[in-house]
Amino acid sequence: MSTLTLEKVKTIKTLNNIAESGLNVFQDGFAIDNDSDNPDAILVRSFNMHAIEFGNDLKAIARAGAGVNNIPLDKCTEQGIVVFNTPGANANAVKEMVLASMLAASRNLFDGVAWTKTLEVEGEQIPKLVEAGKKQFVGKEIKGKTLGVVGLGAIGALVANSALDLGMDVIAFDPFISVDVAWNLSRNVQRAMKIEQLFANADYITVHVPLTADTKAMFNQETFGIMKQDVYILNFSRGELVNEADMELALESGKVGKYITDFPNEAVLKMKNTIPVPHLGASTAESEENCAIMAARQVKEFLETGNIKNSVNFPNASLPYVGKQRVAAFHKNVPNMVGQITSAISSYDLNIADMVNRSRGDYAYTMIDIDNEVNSDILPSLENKIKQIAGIVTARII
Ligand SMILES: NC(=O)c1ccc[n+]([C@@H]2O[C@H](COP(=O)([O-])OP(=O)(O)OC[C@H]3O[C@@H](n4cnc5c(N)ncnc54)[C@H](O)[C@@H]3O)[C@@H](O)[C@H]2O)c1
Ligand SMILES: O=C(O)[C@H](O)COP(=O)(O)O
Repeated sequence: MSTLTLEKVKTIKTLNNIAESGLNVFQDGFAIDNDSDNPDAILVRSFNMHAIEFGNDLKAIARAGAGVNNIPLDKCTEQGIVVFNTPGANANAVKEMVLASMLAASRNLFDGVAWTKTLEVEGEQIPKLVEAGKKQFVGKEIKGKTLGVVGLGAIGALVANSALDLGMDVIAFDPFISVDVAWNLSRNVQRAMKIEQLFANADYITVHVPLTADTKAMFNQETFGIMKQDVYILNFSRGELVNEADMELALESGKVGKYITDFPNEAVLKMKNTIPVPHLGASTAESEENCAIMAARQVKEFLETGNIKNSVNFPNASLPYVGKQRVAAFHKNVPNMVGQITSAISSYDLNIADMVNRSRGDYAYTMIDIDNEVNSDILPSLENKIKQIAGIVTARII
C-alpha cells in the first residue's frame, strides 16, 4: 500500500444501526467514529440524508440495503462521492415477509389473533367464545389465485418463484428485467407486456420497484380502476409508490380489500383494512449481517484500491490492485480527460502500467496505475496537477 494511504487512519461514520460483523470488516487503518464531522465514508440504512452537509474528506456512502431514495444522489455525484448499495443482500428477508403477510392477511390472522387476546378476561368461557366467534374471521386460500408482481428484481423474482411453489398463478411486469434475473425466473411466471394487464388480472398485487420520479404514485385512482374488486395490495417497497388519498377511497369502496404496507404513517393508520407493518421487511439478523458485510467490504475496497462495485451513481470499475501507485479520478464525461490525466502523469516522467476508464451518463471514472517507483515527495504535487484539470471532480493517489 502507498505511503499516502498509510498517512491517515480512515474514519467511518454510521448513521443507523449497522451489524457488528460489518463494522468488523474495518480493522487496521480504519476507525469507526460516529461523532466525526468529516468522515471518509458513511454507512447508512434508512436515515434521511437529504439535509446533511458533507465534509471535504467524504469519499463514499454505502447503503446497507437496497433503496437509496434517502440519499441525495445528484449532490453526491456532483461532489464526487460514490454511493453504493447492497443488491440482493436483504431480498430473502423481504420475500419471506411478503409471503408471510400475504398468507396471514388472507386468513385474517392479524384480526383473529387481536380479537382472541381481548377474551383474556372471560375465564372458562374462552374456548366456547372462540368456537362461536371464529366465523368472523373466515379467510381465503391463496392457492389458485393470481399474484401480480410489479418489478422483477432481487426481491420480486424470489417472490414470484415462491408464489408458484405455493400453488398461485403469477403474472409479472418489469420492462427493465436483468439477464441474471431472467435466467433464474421460472418459465411459469407469465409476462405482462403492459402493467395494465397485470392490474386487470391479479387477486393480489405485490410491488418491488425503487421509488423514482417514474414510479412515484404508480398506485392511484386510475390504476385502482383497472384492478379487480377486493384486490389485496402488498407494499414492501416505499410508501410514496401509492397515492394515499386514492388508496383511502379504494379501501372505503372495497375495490382494495386490504392494503399491507411496510410504511405506515398518520394517514395510513387512519385507513380501514390496512395492515401496517413497522418497516420490518429487511429486519432479520441474517439480512442485517449480509447487508452490513457487503456494504463495508465495498467501502473498504474503494478506499484502499479505488475499485468500485455496486455503485448506484458512478460506473463500476475494477483493476487488480498490485500495490503500485494508483491515480483515481472522477471527472466529467467529456473528450480528452484521459489524455490530460496521462499527460499530467508523464510530465513527472512516470510510466503507465495499466488503466481503466468507465463512464455513466455525464460522469466518468478513470484509474491509472503507475509503473515506476514513485518518490512520495512528488505525489501531492501530481495530485494537485490532476485536480487542476478542467472537468475533474475529485482525484486521489492511492
Ligand atoms: N421493506 C424493506 O425493508 C425493503 C427491503 C429491501 C428493499 N426494499 C425496497 O424494494 C425495492 C426493490 O428492491 P430490490 O432489491 O428488488 O431491487 P432491485 O433493484 O433488485 O429490483 C428493482 C426492479 O424494479 C424494476 N423496475 C424499475 N422501474 C420499474 C417499473 N416502472 N415497473 C416495473 N419494474 C420496474 C427494475 O427493472 C428492477 O428489476 C427497493 O428499491 C426498496 O425501495 C424494501
Ligand atoms: O431498502 C431497503 O433495503 C429497506 O427498506 C430496508 O431498510 P432498513 O435497512 O432501514 O431496514
